[in-house]
Amino acid sequence: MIQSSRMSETDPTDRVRIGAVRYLNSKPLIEGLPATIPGAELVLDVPSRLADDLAAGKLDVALIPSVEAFSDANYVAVSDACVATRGPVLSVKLYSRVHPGQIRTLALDEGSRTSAALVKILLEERYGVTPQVESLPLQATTRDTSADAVLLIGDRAIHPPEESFHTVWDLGTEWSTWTGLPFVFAMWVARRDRPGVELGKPLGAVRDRGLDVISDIARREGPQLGMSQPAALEYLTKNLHFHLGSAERNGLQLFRKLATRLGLVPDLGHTLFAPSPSRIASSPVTSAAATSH
Ligand SMILES: C=C(O[C@@H]1C=C(C(=O)O)C=C[C@H]1O)C(=O)O
Repeated sequence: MIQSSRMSETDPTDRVRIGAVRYLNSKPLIEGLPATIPGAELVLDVPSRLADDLAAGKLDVALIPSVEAFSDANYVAVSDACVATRGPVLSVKLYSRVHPGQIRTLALDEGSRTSAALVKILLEERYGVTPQVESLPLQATTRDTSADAVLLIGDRAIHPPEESFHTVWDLGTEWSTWTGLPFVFAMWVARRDRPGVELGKPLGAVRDRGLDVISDIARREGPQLGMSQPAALEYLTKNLHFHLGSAERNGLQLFRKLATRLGLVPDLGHTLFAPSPSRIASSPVTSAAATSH
């Protein structure tokens, strides 16, 4: 298996090209992938670029921001492995210099798509606020922007900035207390008619193996991010979970409905989950089937 941080624009081989998020939150989903899917090329990147590379056909299957799965009628969720939370997520934070109802300008982490949509939904639905947005580059800090509020995701969002803020939101907490549902940040997506669509089972097996060795992952990865092994383990086992079940589908369904209503995603109405019981066991999620809250 070949691992690279960015893939070449034109890959002449026919290896299956798998893209995964490079943050700590996704390590359990790729641990042991080389042994389970030999011959695959694994590309690690930030979520927004994975979405763009899957859309451009540079990847066959990728762990993309969940909101991106709504944007192409050919996309299908291939596995019940995902990155989700039922409460505080720790690594998706809104740092606001003003009361949320007064946010006029919002800097969005360049690596994010899902959380960028989620924060817009929370501000619009709860405060009637539609801020002007700007992109916060990957290497930038909150001090590099004068925006009223700043969204950070991933490894760099785990440690609080040195600045103090009027309000700090953990977006996992905000979503779950507002809706009572889990939130799915990322999931494995492929095109219905492409080879990656067959990888659901192996990707689920990779996740199961990752969960078996999750304390080893925390020990190996935590210190590289300035986290103790217990802190990294708590993040991976208490803040996050990695199974997309019926409650997660309900959370996705509501997220899709809200994002569609705000015009953040097109109203394609495609079924995200293939009916195959070997992949995902219960009923499909479509925007037509979405229930209101
Ligand atoms: C929990 C997280 O979920 C991530 C957030 C994403 C987004 O906002 O688009 C996409 C993929 C996930 O890796 C995180 O990055 O901290």
